[in-house]
Amino acid sequence: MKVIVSERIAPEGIELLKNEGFEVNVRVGISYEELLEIIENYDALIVRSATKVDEQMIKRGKNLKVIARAGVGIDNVDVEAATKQGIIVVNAPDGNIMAAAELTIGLIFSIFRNIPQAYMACKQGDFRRNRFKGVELYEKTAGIIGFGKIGALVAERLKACGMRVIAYDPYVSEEKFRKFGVEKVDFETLLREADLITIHTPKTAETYNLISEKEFKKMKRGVRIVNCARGGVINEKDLYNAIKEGIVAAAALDVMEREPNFEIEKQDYYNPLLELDNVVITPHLGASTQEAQVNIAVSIAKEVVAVLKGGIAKNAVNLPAFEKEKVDEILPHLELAEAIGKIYIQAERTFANKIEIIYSGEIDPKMTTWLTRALLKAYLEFSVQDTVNYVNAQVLAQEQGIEVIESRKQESGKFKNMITARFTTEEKTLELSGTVYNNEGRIIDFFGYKVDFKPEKYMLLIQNIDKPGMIGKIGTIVGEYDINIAQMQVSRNKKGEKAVMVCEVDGIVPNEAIEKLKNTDGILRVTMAKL
Ligand SMILES: NC(=O)c1ccc[n+]([C@@H]2O[C@H](COP(=O)([O-])OP(=O)(O)OC[C@H]3O[C@@H](n4cnc5c(N)ncnc54)[C@H](O)[C@@H]3O)[C@@H](O)[C@H]2O)c1
Ligand SMILES: O=C(O)[C@H](O)COP(=O)(O)O
Repeated sequence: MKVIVSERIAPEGIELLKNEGFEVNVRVGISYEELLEIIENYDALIVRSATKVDEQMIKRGKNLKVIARAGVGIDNVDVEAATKQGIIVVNAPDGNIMAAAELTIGLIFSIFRNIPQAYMACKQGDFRRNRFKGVELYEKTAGIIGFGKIGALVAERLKACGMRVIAYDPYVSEEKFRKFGVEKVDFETLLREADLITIHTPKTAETYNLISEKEFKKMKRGVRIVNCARGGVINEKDLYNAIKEGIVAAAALDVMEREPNFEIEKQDYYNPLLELDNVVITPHLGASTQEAQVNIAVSIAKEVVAVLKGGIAKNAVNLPAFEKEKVDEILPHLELAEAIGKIYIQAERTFANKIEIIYSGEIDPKMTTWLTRALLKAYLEFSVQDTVNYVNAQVLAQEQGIEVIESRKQESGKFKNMITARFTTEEKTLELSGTVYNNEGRIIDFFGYKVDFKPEKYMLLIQNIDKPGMIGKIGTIVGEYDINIAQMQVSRNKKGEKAVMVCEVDGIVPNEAIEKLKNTDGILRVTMAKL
């Protein structure tokens, strides 16, 4: 079996693979085109964040069994295309969290005390210190956006510096905030009160451009900002303007929306932020410590060995490691369970402290543990994306303070099989059910409304008053934004009361259209769900 490694990983990982008898070809800096030419010769591909593993690459990788991301973020890998081709995608979700947290702290000190700028001046023989007077962290307020693994490590460290630490993360339990002694605040409060804002969310449809002009306008004058998570969460043009206007006193960015890959060749790269003296930029260094790189290389090599030798990959992000025949049998159920998790979290966007999953009728009892994991993975993926997989989904749910209860029932009414999930939040309990027939998953109970639809990639979920003209209004508004409604499912429990519409649309309905829909007479709630 042959493994190709397209980016620099620690030698410990390469050795481990060789010792297992694999032929390992290390090709740091290989171009996209060349990799495309030779990928069909390999069983495994190991990458970091700079290699684009798109649909074309995957299709050409006819013999690939595993794509391994030596790090956390899998945004450079087309996981959907890999799943379709039965290729397992693995990553190393924990190996670099301390490295990223420590770099964040380093960047915070850099921009509070102007350390990089002062160093550069001294190198040029200029030892005047007046220009570099800084500010202290002590007794200031730090606002953490994304209170996950790295966010929590950063919080602990900032508290040790005597800071008041507040955080915004709607997907984390109150218990976690209490445990770390961090105040849970809403987004607006964080923007208003923080002297330091540090980002630790993944890049998702929801976090893309989370900090833009509107948010900068709400911040304290003189705020300092750090992004050691993912480029694109901060709108760079708006950050530039906010610095020029004096709203932001300084910023530090380890990640940017477009990052040059200097492993391939020295590239022309321009970013206006590089011109500003109060912006400190590092070349995506978060994971670059000796310890993190060894952790990651060893963990990823073990995963590759597991997949190629038919064992269980602990960090598979797409498919559990089943034999091919079993995958075909379980896939529609897995997809249905995932759809239920995704529909709930995108429709509600609220932390559920209890999730009960009830399996009824003809469902192989050996399958249900994987179905529960699939549902939890899909639920968690919306907020933690790269770090949840089939194996850790249950543990992560537990860590987040979610009580998970799985049960079985014999009878399943008129359906052969049924999966029901009951989500309980501080305020209410909501239910979704689905069934598989003809190898296809269908939702049959949508938050208490009887429906029958196949979960599709893009769905507009609407709750409205049951009165004439609603369907037309929705079609018109969505049509104004050039979005086609492919199918629509309408359901009500009682004439003239509340009703729901589930529309399959051809693409993501823009936020502006969603706002218009929300402001339309008779419409109560609107959400866009992407499966
Ligand atoms: N710079 C680097 O080299 C480097 C290294 C490691 C990780 N990272 C990145 O750091 C980020 C955090 O990693 P992690 O391991 O802590 O991930 P994590 O999954 O443990 O935590 C992410 C947190 O973000 C929260 N979140 C999601 N959407 C949110 C929203 N709209 N608003 C507020 N919070 C939201 C989630 O609930 C979760 O708690 C990721 O983007 C990861 O890719 C960067
Ligand atoms: O997602 C990650 O693990 C980090 O962003 C690090 O990426 P890298 O492996 O390219 O350094």
